[in-house]
Amino acid sequence: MKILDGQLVSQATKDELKIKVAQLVAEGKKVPHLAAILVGTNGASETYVGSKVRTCEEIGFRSTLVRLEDTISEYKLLETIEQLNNDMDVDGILVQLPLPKHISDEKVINAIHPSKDVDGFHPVSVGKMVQSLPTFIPATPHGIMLMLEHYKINTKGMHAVVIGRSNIVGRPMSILLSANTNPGNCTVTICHSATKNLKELCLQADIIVAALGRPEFVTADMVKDGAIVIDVGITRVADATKKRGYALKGDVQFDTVSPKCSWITPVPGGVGPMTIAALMKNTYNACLTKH
Ligand SMILES: Nc1nc(=O)c2c([nH]1)NC[C@@H]1CN(c3ccc(C(=O)N[C@@H](CCC(=O)O)C(=O)O)cc3)C=[N+]21
Repeated sequence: MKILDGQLVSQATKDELKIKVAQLVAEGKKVPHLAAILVGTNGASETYVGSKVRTCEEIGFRSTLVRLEDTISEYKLLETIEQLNNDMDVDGILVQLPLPKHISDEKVINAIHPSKDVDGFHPVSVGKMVQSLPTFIPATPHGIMLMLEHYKINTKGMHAVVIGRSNIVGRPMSILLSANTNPGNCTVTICHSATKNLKELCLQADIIVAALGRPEFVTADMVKDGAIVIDVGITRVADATKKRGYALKGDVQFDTVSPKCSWITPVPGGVGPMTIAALMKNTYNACLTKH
């Protein structure tokens, strides 16, 4: 069993970007600028946005964090996005999800100009991704592809089973893995809450991507010997023995599953850090395309 080390690959990706930013500076060019909007005070969202902003600083990007009260009107949020759309210095705009219930995710995502849609959630970006055209790829699936690429894992012809059909992970992951690329070229099965024979399908998988958000859902009896297991889950589970009062649990029962795998991602230190690295890559590309 070998570990797909998200911390390590993320660091390598950030180091590359750091050098590229230094080159931009040396040429007197503008550095990439990410604007993140955080609505409310969800603990996990605070952590993620905080580490996105910190990463920007680390590699020499500009960043702007816009904090809004969770009582903010949808209209005000849309107005804030419009201002960032029109701000020539801002290259990428990210609205951290989830949003409060009175705000429509769809309206917010649609309001971001596709040229600044570094999350890749806008319908224009999604449409291009489906057609394998150059575009912003959502950060989590993008990060997973970067990790497979880094370890030179040849996925051609493999059967990939993706558990979860969300717009931000499962669905785009299934599209990327089935594309005529390397990594890619997989035969993909996408599973969800209405799937009847999930265990049988998982047992046929050369690659399992667990992205359903249920801690330790994937157990050893569901995994074929030699499979590659990618764990996208990251749930905070109360644990008094931990400093922060919670432990992070993936969607995979790591201790029992890992001995069967050829490769597996840990939680934390797997997909999470790669998500951030991929977002930084998207932001760099947004800047290059525009200037
Ligand atoms: N508009 C938007 N874009 C996103 O990309 C987005 C989002 N909304 N909403 C929530 C999810 C989740 N997400 C993560 C980012 C970093 C870690 C990460 O760094 N995880 C660390 C641990 C972090 C911790 O200690 O909690 C790790 O796995 O090692 C995890 C998850 C981005 N998301």
